[in-house]
Amino acid sequence: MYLKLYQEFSNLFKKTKFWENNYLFLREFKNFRKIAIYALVFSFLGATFEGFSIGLLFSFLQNITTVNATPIHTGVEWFDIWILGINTSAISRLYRISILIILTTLIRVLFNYFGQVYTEIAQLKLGDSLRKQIFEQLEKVSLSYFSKTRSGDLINTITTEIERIKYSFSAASFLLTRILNLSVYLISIIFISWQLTICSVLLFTLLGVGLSTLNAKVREESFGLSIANSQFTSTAIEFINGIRTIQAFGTQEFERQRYYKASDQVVSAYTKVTLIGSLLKPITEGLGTTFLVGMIIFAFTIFVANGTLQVASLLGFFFVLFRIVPIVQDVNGVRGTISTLQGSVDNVKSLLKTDDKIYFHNGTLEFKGLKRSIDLISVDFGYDANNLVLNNITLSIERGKTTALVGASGAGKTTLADIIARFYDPTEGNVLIDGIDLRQFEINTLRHKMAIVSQDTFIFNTSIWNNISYGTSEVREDEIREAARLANALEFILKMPEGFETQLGDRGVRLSGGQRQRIAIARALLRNPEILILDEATSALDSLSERLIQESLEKLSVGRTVIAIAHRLSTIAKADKVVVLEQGRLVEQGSYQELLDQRGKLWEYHKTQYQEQGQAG
Ligand SMILES: Nc1ncnc2c1ncn2[C@@H]1O[C@H](COP(=O)(O)OP(=O)(O)OP(=O)(O)O)[C@@H](O)[C@H]1O
Repeated sequence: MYLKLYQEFSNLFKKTKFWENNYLFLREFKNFRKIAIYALVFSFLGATFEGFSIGLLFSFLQNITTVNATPIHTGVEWFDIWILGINTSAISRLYRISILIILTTLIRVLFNYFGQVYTEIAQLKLGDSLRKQIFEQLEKVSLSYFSKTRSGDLINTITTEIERIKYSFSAASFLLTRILNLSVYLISIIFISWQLTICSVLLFTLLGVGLSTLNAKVREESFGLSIANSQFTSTAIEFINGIRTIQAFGTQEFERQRYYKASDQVVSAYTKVTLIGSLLKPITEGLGTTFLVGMIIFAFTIFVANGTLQVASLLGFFFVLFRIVPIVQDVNGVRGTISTLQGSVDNVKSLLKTDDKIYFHNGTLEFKGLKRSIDLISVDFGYDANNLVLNNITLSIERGKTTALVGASGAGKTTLADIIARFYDPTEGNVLIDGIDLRQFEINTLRHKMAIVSQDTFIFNTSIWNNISYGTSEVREDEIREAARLANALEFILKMPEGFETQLGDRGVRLSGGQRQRIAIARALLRNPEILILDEATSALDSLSERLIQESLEKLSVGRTVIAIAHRLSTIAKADKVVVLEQGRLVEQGSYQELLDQRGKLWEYHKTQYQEQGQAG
């Protein structure tokens, strides 16, 4: 029988999706169990003492307004005699009650204070823990996740949604406190009349079931609110990041409309949630009062008329029941609030979900340095399954040599370099480092010996000094200066008002494209990498800077393994090996001169570029 009961119970949970909807919080509680319990206990005690104080206030008023008022009895003899002093004079009872009121108020205020503080701490911990879990998740997922997800959605989840979810803790704690209060009151009315208690519970349950439908609707609308919030954040971020392009194209009006529309959608989604969510309280209030009046008439005509219940007991019953009604209203109101948070909870849940994402699996071998070569064996790769970007690439990149990747835009050069740096894993085939699969290495041991200077350099919003020394610890001042000098950046850095301490702003807005690239080159040089990936490293430079940097890169390349991607063939003419890619396939490889002699693809590129330069000259 117990088994059956258990099954029924767990089926009920499954049916109501209780676990599915709430596991995010329930799982979190284990991280701050103690604080959550303190928050609940203090909040409950605070609420209970509130009821207690009101009861005392009631008898206080009775004492001062009624001459010869009958002393109140709690039923606990020692309490009535020693504390309330039922056998003493009216004035002595008044003093006792006054002191009790002050004492219970002090205790209540203290409990409420601790309840509030612990609830706040629990909320902060919940937010902190979720934010950190999201970081761990984002750090582990494959890069491809970021190409498919809008950064605005992610930022919205990390900021707005987590802020909203935090409040679900105080809502849940309030809910539990009220439910506990409700239980205490219920027990007391059972003693007065169990029949009337059953009637009341049935009526209020009926009301609760009816309101669940409304709750489900609120929940549904709250998804719309989360989507609207997400879209607004994305639009705002795009507007801020794309402000130059927007101004250059004079599309302010178009962007204004997009921005206003996104903002209006947030307002309209919020309004829907508020309109429906706010119905819960008045409906409970209206129906609750109707039920109560109905029950008073019913109790009088049945129980009092046939003598099963005293009028005094009936009044006591309804006195407690009247106290229950606002609690039931609170419970329903909070349920409504919790429902409005469901969309946010779902957003965070789907970000933290693990079975629908591709993860980066790290290896364990320490990379101690390249001895012979990096070999790609029949490598296929596609960002999505049906579209191969790299097709059957077999290539050897020898230690200490410069290998240049050449090809039309979109041929797959950057993707190939990304595969070597293990930003992506091949869909088919292998990348071997000295014969060992790249996936077996602990990735940071490899990346610490590797530096990448790419087309889209990321500059952090901090000083030039921190940007150059990024990721290197215990670096000396002369080393940073030397890296800046070699990257041809020292001169412009020293001309800046605060030199190396100049703050660079978001994404390095205070620098020109060429300056940003030189900072990136200095950053790479400082790491003294064994393997250097240059993805159009000199693309944002004028011809003088390009020549200077080219010289320093050439000096730097001596003795290192370099993979260089360049559109301008002049920058790779001295490479030991040139690899030509076309639509993801390797079509030629050899020295620059060998390939020119073959009169194949490289020769065509060479011819076109030098003809263009000739015309330009
Ligand atoms: N993150 C991504 N998600 C989906 N497709 C991508 C992604 N990055 C690149 N691609 C696609 O893969 C193909 C190869 O791109 P890749 O950047 O490797 O070419 P590339 O030869 O380096 O081009 P370019 O010289 O213009 O930089 C292109 O068709 C591009 O649209």
